[in-house]
This record gives sequence, structure tokens and C-alpha cells, in this order.
Amino acid sequence: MAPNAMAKPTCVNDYEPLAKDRLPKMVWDYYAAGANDMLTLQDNTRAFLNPICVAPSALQKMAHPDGEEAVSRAVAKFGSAMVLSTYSTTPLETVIAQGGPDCSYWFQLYLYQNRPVSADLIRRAEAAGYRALVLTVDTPMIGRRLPDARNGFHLPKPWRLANFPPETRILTASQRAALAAKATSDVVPGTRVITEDLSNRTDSTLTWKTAIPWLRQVTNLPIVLKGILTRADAELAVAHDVDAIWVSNHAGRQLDTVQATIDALRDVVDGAAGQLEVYCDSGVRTGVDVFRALALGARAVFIGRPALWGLTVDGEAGVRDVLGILQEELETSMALTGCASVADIEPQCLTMTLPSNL
Ligand SMILES: Cc1cc2nc3c(=O)[nH]c(=O)nc-3n(C[C@H](O)[C@H](O)[C@H](O)COP(=O)(O)O)c2cc1C
Ligand SMILES: CCCCC(=O)C(=O)O
Repeated sequence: MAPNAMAKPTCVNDYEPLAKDRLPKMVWDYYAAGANDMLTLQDNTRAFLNPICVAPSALQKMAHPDGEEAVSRAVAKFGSAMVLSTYSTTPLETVIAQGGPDCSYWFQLYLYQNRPVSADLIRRAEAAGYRALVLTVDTPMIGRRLPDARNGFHLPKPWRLANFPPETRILTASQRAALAAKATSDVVPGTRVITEDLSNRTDSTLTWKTAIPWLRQVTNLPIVLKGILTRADAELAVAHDVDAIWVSNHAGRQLDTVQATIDALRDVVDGAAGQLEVYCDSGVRTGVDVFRALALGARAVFIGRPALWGLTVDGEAGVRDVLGILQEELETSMALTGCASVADIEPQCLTMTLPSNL
């Protein structure tokens, strides 16, 4: 049969090779990379061979010139939620302006030791209408992403970190001194951004005792912790009065060999003991994956790379299609297990599916 290059993608994984063909190697590798040998990255999808929102991923204009605005429009039409990365290539105000009443926007935070810079971002997110803050807790420093090191990954021109006004200085004086040998400047770089540089700028000293009370002091928005993987941390989140937790291994980009989220989910849900909502991401590629995460107690499921693939291939329409495929596949899974609504999806539903370690 002759290869049909124009065939319409019929599942999320169809988008991956299409996106890869369209992107420069350096950009593709940045999106695709996991840490070190990428064991966790591979395990994420294997373990899932088991409602649907968009996770924060940085630098989306590298995928498509419409970037975060296209994702925002797609999510608005789909009617779920989008979480915008601190490292968006579109200002947070512009992204939410693309939305509508049927979707929800949350803002993802990387906190800085220079807290006024973070407080300013939070105030802007509140003023623009973001409904929750998602503090990413699995990135005190950046994972060892070997393809990025080999490619000399940087944010290509003309894109910039659009949430920071030009000339923003995000290091404290002591950080600036400590990094003097490494960093050429602490002004947010316009076009030569590399991820290691960004991670040098985040506060790697966050603790339960410092981060949560500080956030509560500056905002009334709900606080979600993204990057929880253990029952113990779920229990601590309850004790510290966090509003929700997000089971994630950052798409296998941080600690390689950490377990797949679908395998960690049950324990985390137990630790949360119904006191707070639990979300899940990393490796979700089919509606069955979504179904299994919901059955294990996740309240919502997020996609990272699949949205980037759809964005790369066809902008807003591509993201919309990826979300639509997952939704249809979820509905099929529900019909085949006798679930009339998402609320009917419960742990017993999994007795008829393969265990996640196959
Ligand atoms: C290219 C890329 C950039 C990311 N940037 C961020 C980010 O800025 N903030 C964050 O909290 N998580 C970030 N993540 C992690 C995602 O929010 C999410 O946890 C992960 O991508 C989900 O896994 P999946 O890609 O297998 O769906 C990024 C992930 C990727 C692939
Ligand atoms: C310093 C963080 C960069 C964005 C990110 O979270 C990622 O590339 O995974």
C-alpha cells in the first residue's frame, strides 16, 4: 500500500511522528527528552498501556507560532482546563484572553528566592482571572537531559520568556554573587534561554514550612502541588492545608528511575484520604489511560507532550483534535465498562483491565 502522508491522525500517538518531522532536532529533543537513560520516561507510557486537561509546558511557540494562544483557544472550545507555565512564550494576560466561560485557567509557578518577582507574577495571574496556582515541587533543579546538553538547547529567536518584562532581575544579590562565574547576567535572557540557566534561578530551598505559608500570605487562590509521588507527601499536603495535589514525574524529565505515576497513584490517593483533590499526569496517551487514572482516584488527568504534538502539527485545531480523540476514547472505555458518567468510574472497573505492570 502506498504511504498516505496526508492520512488524518486517528489516535494521539499518530501525532508524535508528524510533529517530529516538522520540528528542528534541537526543539524536538527538548520536548521529547527524559533524564539520563530515560527509564522513567519509557515506563510512563508502558505503565499506562492501562477529564482531560492541558499541563503546563514551557516555550510553546517553538512548536507553532500561535503557541500558548492556540492551546488556550483549543482548551476553551473543548471546555476543560489549561495550566500555563511560568516559562510561557506568551504573556499570561494574552493567553487567558483567548479563553471563554467554559474553561478554567491555572497558573504554574516556579518560585524565586527573590520573592517580589514571584509575588508580582501571582498578582498578575490573579488580576487576569487565573483560578488556581500550581506550585511545581519536583524541579528544585533541572533533570539531567542529555539530548539538551548535546544540542546546546536554547530558546530560538524571536521567542522570549513573555511573562517577565524585559530587564526583570530575578536573582537576589547573594545568588547573583554565587552565580557570577556561571551566568553572564541575571536579567531574564531574551533569546538565549537555556533550561539549566532557568533552573539556577529558581529557589531550590523550598520547604513545607516556608513555601506554603508564604503563598497563603500573598494569595487567596487555591494552591495545588505538582510533582507528588508518595503517600507520605500526600499526608503532608493534607497537614499543610494544601487544596489539591498532582501526581507527576514531570514526564520522566527529572529523576530517572522514579516510578510511573499510574503505579504511584493509588498510594497517593490513600494518603490524601479524601481531604483534597488528586490529579495525575505523565504518559497519558489514550482514553483508556485517562479511564484507569480516574478509576484509581484521580479527579482530572493532564496531558503535556500530546498537546505539543497537536500544536506542532496543526495549531489550535491539532490540540483540539488530540483532546477530542482522548475524550472519545474515554467515552468508549466508559461505555464498555458500563459507566454512564465519570462519577461511575471506580476502582472495581479495573478488575477487567490488565494490571499496570504488564
Ligand atoms: C517540553 C516540556 C516542558 C515542560 N515544562 C514544564 C513547566 O514549565 N512547568 C511544569 O510544571 N511542568 C513542565 N513540564 C511537565 C508537564 O507539566 C507535565 O507534567 C508532563 O509533560 C506530563 O507528561 P506527558 O508529557 O507524558 O503527558 C514540561 C514537560 C515537557 C514535555
Ligand atoms: C527550568 C524548567 C524548564 C521548564 C520545564 O519544566 C521543563 O523543561 O521540564
